[in-house]
Amino acid sequence: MFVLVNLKTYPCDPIEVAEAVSDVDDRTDARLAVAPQAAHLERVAETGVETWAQHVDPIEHGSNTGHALAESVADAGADGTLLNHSERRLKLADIDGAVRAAERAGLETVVCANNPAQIGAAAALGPDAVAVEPPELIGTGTPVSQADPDVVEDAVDAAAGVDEDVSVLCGAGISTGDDVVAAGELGAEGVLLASGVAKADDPAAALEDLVDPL
Ligand SMILES: O=C(CO)COP(=O)(O)O
Repeated sequence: MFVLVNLKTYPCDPIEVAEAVSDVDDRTDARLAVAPQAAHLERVAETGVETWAQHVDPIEHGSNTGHALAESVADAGADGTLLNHSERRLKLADIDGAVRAAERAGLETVVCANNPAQIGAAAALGPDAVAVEPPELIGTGTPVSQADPDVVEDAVDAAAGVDEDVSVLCGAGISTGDDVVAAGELGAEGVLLASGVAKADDPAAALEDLVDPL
């Protein structure tokens, strides 16, 4: 399973979380990665942990101000990028352009979507993976795998119906190892989570619990 920890703009110490992820990564078969804010990418990548951006823009080098250029994100040490997160929605044409920009820069891509229909559309753009995250469950601590298992299974079917090579993650409310196992049983190949680690009093212990049954 792939466990991708999105730090959003939570007031956690990104280096402390990155070091905890790196430490736990040495002791699990699961694949772990952290997605810090753009300003923290370089320092997080320097810890050696697999590092993801939260967003890149559908642009090239040139006259763009206040944007995230995929090449610069890769230069900062990122291995991949989230796109179209529920808190950073893009128009369809811009998701397509951002996937192409990320590919150009050698970044792996996960395109997020609200529901199975959007997952099918996202998969058609040819990212490496898609992530279904019902917005109403984000940050609630109620895991999507329990509250809405159908949405995960339907997302897996929707992606497979478009492109068997696009893997599916799920997210929203995931905070325990049991939640990760349940996601896997529904067909997801990974989870995308945030508050369960970024807002935990002890992020290292929260991570240990997440990967314990894997
Ligand atoms: O938005 C999410 C991950 O990108 C999910 O957030 P929570 O894990 O806090 O529900």
